[in-house]
Amino acid sequence: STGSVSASPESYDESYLIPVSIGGTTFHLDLDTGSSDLWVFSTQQPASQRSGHTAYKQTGTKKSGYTWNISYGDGSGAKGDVYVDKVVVGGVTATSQAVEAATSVSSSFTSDTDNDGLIGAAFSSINTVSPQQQLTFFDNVKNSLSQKLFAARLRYHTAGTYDYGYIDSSKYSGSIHYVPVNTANGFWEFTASGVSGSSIADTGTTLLYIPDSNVDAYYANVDSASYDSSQGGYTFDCDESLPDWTVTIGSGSITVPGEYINFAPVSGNTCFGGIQSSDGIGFNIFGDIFLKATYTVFDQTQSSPRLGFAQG
Ligand SMILES: O=C(CCCl)NNC1=[NH+]CCN1
Repeated sequence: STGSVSASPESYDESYLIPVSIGGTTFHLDLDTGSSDLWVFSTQQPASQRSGHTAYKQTGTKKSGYTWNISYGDGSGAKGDVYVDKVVVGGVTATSQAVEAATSVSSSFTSDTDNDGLIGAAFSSINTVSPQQQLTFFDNVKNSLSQKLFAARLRYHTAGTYDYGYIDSSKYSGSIHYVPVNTANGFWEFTASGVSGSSIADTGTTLLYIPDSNVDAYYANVDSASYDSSQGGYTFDCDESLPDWTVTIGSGSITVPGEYINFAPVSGNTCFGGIQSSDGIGFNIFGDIFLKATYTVFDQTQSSPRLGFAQG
């Protein structure tokens, strides 16, 4: 089988949401290659916590005694219990998917009423369900796909797609360049030339986080840029035209247009940069600011997983 689903940006491309059918109800979830839990808002939460969200009303079978509790890199988190239900994404069906129903979520999820939860697409080794880890949607369906892969085409300020089971050559230029993936930490982790340390491809992270030295070198070419500790990153005048940022990954190079690196206004005519420091995280995060310049293939067709990057 193959399928494709729209990925619609929230304001300023803060995240990209896909429609997911769970037990016959449609939820709008953040497809997150940086985590491995599929969780949704549920009627088990206080009404005030789930106001404005589509909430799961246990259509599936409860997995008694199973719980989950997740924390994300941005400090947000959620927890709850577990059901098994039918999940459909872009026409691709998992008949018995672990659906993690929230009993509590952190404030940033409650306040984002466009988002009804997350569908994790990192490796199942970091799924948080206890006492028995559960499989991601991709792991549950990959054997049924024409090719064991999915591909992300996120776009700047407009809807993109996630393709399942096939590569759509109309969505990129040039060729796809593949690099090996280290799965030891459960992420789609790879090495990028000219960017020290390990990097992860993470659709669930908004910005592009790279080492201080690379960040400083980039903003040295932006006249009005400075590090603003009160904002927690580099800011600049919103009217400045920004340089492109190019990186070599394997035998290919990807260019992020400067326009994409103006993330959002933070106050008045001051804007927050899409490139920020990864110092202190432990690895670099190639989030949406980068991914929206690419067609990225999350590929398990070989004996070892690999990532493919092409210019979008
Ligand atoms: O948590 C991370 C970073 C992994 Cl190192 N990405 N995924 C995500 N989902 C919601 C916020 N961030």
